[in-house]
Amino acid sequence: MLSGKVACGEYNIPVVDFKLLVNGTTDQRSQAIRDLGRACEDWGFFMVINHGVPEALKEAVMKAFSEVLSLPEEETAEYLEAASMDPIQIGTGYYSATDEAQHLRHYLKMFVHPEFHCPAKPERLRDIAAKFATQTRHLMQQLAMAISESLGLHDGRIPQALNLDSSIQMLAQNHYPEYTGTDGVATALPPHTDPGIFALIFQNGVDGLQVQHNGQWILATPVPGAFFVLAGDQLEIVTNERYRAVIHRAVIGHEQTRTSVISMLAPCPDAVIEPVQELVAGSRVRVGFRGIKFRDNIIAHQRSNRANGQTAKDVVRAQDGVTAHTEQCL
Ligand SMILES: O=C(O)CCC(=O)C(=O)O
Ligand SMILES: [Fe+2]
Repeated sequence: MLSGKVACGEYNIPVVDFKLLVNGTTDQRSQAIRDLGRACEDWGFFMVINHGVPEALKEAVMKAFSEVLSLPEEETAEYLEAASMDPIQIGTGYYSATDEAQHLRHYLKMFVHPEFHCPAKPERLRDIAAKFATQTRHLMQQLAMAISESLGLHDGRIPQALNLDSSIQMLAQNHYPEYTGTDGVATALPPHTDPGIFALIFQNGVDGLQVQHNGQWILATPVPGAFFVLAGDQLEIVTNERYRAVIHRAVIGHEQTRTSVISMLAPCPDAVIEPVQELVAGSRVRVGFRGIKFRDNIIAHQRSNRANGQTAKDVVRAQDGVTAHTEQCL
């Protein structure tokens, strides 16, 4: 069952024009940087257009991933029941095998950077996934530089604080089967924030991603060709909560299957990510993280796997004791 009011059309999801961000005139660039900053501050979510990743490549990735998910079980047995940091994973539900919503999502995840992992079949997948990984990684790296600028920092500051040179990248595909329950719509992925830095998402033309904004659930409908960009926990930590990780969920309904493809960037598991000093100095509050290893954030993420509105950050805070780390910096 679905909870929470959903608003559509009432809010305009922010759009960032990547072409203007990198190649615009000085005025256009400044405006695009401002748009980016506002989107990260108000939503933690936006669409990026004119990003340069060809439609044909996106379609090819989605198709090849779908083929992996339709292979007979004996051909993918080694990827089933994999642990969260295993290089290739196929599974159902959110994370846990006892998840009530198990039948509502079928997923493939693969780590593609710094080492590239990929199922052997279909053969063409390796090439397609490698190209898609490189292009989307480049896009996210440039977004991280622009984010530095939007915060008034020099353009390498946020990438440096996130250890972006040693970052890990994961590609994933979610397949949501059609939902035939009598209540019409169901939550296939419970509310959560992503544990990484950013995720780029595109879908097969069927909506179902909802983001929380001003306490309301907003159904995300893309402008043609756009990627959704979701800010994750690490961006929130490094910016001392100036920019927010977006709480989101996936719903299914309307008797249509939905497929989404994700490219996600995260710090290397042993990097300790903490707020950038320049952003702590001028701020009233230092966020509730002393600096947390990304590996520990992933573990917290898995513990937040119930549809209870709890995010990985809440779990980390609960473990550490909220008051111990939420310091007033007056
Ligand atoms: O399928 C979607 O649109 C969202 C997927 C998602 O949030 C995730 O895999 O973390
Ligand atoms: Fe997510």
